[in-house]
Amino acid sequence: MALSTIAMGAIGLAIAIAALLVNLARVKIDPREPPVVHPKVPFFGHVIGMLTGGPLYVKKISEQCKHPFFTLPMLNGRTYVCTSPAIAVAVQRAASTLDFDALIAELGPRMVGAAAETQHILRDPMAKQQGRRTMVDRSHDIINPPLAAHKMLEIAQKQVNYLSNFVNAIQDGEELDLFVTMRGQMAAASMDTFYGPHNPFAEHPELLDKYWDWDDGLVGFMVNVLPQITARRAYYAMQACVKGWVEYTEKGLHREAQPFLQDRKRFHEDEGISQEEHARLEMGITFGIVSNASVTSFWLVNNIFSDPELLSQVRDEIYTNAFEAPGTLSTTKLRDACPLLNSTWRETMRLIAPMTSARIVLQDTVLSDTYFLRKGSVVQIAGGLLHSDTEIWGPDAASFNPRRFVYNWNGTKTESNGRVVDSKSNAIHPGAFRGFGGGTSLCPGRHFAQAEITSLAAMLVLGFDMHPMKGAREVMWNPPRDDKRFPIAVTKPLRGVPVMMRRRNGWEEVKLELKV
Ligand code: HEM
Repeated sequence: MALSTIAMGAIGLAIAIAALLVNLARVKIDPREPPVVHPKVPFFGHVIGMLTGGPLYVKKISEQCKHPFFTLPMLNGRTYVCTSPAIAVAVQRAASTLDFDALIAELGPRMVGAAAETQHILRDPMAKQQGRRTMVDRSHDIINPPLAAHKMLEIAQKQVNYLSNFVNAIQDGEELDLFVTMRGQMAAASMDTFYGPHNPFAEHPELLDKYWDWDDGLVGFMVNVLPQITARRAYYAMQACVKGWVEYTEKGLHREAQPFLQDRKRFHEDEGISQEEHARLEMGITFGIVSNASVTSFWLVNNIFSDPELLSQVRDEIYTNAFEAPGTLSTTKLRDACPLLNSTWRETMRLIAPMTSARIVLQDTVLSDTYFLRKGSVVQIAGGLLHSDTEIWGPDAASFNPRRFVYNWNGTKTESNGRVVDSKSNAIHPGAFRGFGGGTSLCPGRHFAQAEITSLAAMLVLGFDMHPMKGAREVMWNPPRDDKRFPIAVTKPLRGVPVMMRRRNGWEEVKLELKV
């Protein structure tokens, strides 16, 4: 009896100590912070959940929490997750204290495996004190202006020329994997356009595969724990690509790149960044230029061709509205006079580009007079949750509805019967669509992306039908999405889509051109 009393006492004490430790381990939260969701495993629970479950983990938590803004304690800090368009816009507006550049300075070097010294140069911790703008901040002045809608025309023309050469060379009866081909051609075109005909991937075509190896393994690579072992494929792929970039600059081939990329190289030199480190940073920019647009092109083409009724309507729309002269399509008309094509593109992005934008809290901030956000924390705008919310998009939020953006660039909430009815009250909040981020980190390449992606799709839609490969009974459209992966970029398919390309009746000899 006495023994069991002691045992009970000991167990009780152990539980009390454990509870105390768990409590101590909990990050101290101000009551004005967004509601807290504690992890089951203190410190690491949410980190492990995010790494293993990606966006699906955050979704699960959000469903449990049922609040549009919540706090996830992680390690000895916290991440605030925002799932409401209005709060997303408030986060974007508070750019003076909720900062994107600081995050780029942290994550950019990780993404490309840059040296500590480069990281230090990018962080530029004394900049504010010394009244200087950081290097990341100044780099926007180089990259963003040439990509503005009215400035990028020449670059876009180069890109669509490359793409039309590709489409015009497709043989009747040619068999290809749609994903591999779309991704490969778009990447090759972008490299040629931005870095010139002797870019590293053109000089060493095997590097294009290496590039995708790195891109596929990026999350593990960024974790950066013995990447030679834990992210082996991505690590060695990056090494190979860096070698190619260094050779490219040593031979002076970078003089064929777009002028703003040459300026960027000089800028790096002036800031004391070595040739090899510059090569790594170019992989980061290549990621922005190549990865999202390539994968989006595949999904857009898949989504149009997999739906015969939609294919026929998009064809009619382009045929009727987008020709400037016989055989010459206008990218301006594709943008301004083809609402169904553009709606299909935006809807494609809603489903496969659930981008998470993040900000670092530079100093304690009270957002919208309500939420206290602590210095040093991270704020995430959870694109995946915003893009799949039935309260925002309507009951069919989980499915593909190509007409969702026909009336409104930001989208229209569907009625209970799934119809898209044009009315002011159905207009979707501008902060809900996250495909290109928003605020200070709004993608500067979005105009270029629209021109290249819709142009490539339009040429294929007009010129071709897609049939099953020889021996196959049907085309296996709509491959499952790799939804578990953390959304650094557009979601990839888990398998390819093999198709046989057939030139359409009456279009056998037509060579399409595009005019920007
Ligand atoms: C469908 C294609 C594209 C998608 C979905 C996309 C998406 C995005 C997103 C979400 C961001 C913001 C990142 C953040 O908030 O964390 C971003 C930034 C950026 N994008 Fe795009 N992008 C696309 C195409 C392009 C293209 C074609 C270019 C260049 C020609 C480009 C260049 C950039 C650059 C340079 C940034 C960094 C901006 C900065 O540091 O402030 N993007 N993109």
